[in-house]
Amino acid sequence: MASSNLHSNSSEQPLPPGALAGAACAAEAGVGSEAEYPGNLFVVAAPSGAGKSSLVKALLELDTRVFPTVSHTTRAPRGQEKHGREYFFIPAHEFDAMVAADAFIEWANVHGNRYGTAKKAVEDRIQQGADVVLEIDFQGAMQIRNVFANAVLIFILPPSLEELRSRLERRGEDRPDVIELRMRNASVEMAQAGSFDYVIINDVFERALFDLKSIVHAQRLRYSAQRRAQAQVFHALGIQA
Ligand SMILES: Nc1ncnc2c1ncn2[C@@H]1O[C@H](COP(=O)(O)OP(=O)(O)OP(=O)(O)O)[C@@H](O)[C@H]1O
Ligand SMILES: Nc1nc2c(ncn2[C@@H]2O[C@H](COP(=O)(O)O)[C@@H](O)[C@H]2O)c(=O)[nH]1
Repeated sequence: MASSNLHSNSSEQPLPPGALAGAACAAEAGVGSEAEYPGNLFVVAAPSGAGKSSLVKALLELDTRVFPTVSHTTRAPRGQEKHGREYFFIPAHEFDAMVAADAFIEWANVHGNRYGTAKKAVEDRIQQGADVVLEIDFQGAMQIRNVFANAVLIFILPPSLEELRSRLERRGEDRPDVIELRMRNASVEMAQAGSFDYVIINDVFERALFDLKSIVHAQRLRYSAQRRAQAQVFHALGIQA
């Protein structure tokens, strides 16, 4: 388990133009085939402030069959954030050790800090057939796709850049220079939306939440999922395949 030593968040950095290509790819290690993981893996990405944490939190309150994961990060905690709840806040050397031990399914540099999803946070649950949601950046989402071809990639867009900025300001968690950086990075991130399966525009919150719930529900109605969940019905109806 990660220690609670905190790494100070000295300077956040812009995403380099080739951030995706340059991202370390834990996916190269490979963590198993789709057939071994009957649960659904939902990946939610968005520029900072678009509202992905708020939407995922609301989804989890409504749907107890979806499980979140807690990522590791070298970022310092914000005001009320707690180690082990929002993130495992770990120093850089511990993050390095986890990378060296191949402990991440994916990890990336985001806004000058490193963030990663531990393999153990995902694999056991999906193996047991549970649904898991990851709230990660687009670089991580692309790595996940390399490992889990059937992962469902969802991108959240804000209704406008002005609203994005105003949400970051209203949230009141980040310094003005950090907000500027996140706004600059937002364009790079939003340019990746075309690589995702679904796009939700988070304008009216309840509408966006309905969209997110619909995607989760539709995934559970896919033939392969129904075939597994309703095996007896299929058998009784004489459907073999
Ligand atoms: N539809 C919405 N309308 C108005 N405000 C919203 C909406 N959705 C989220 N917000 C607010 O916008 C702010 C940013 O939301 P949130 O923290 O969920 O974003 P995020 O995408 O998870 O950001 P980060 O990547 O930095 O964690 C919060 O104050 C949240 O309450
Ligand atoms: N690739 C990953 N990105 C992650 C992970 N956990 C969070 N994130 C993303 O980082 C930014 C910034 O988050 P913040 O909490 O500092 O505002 C945001 O886009 C997150 O989605 C992860 O495990 N891997």
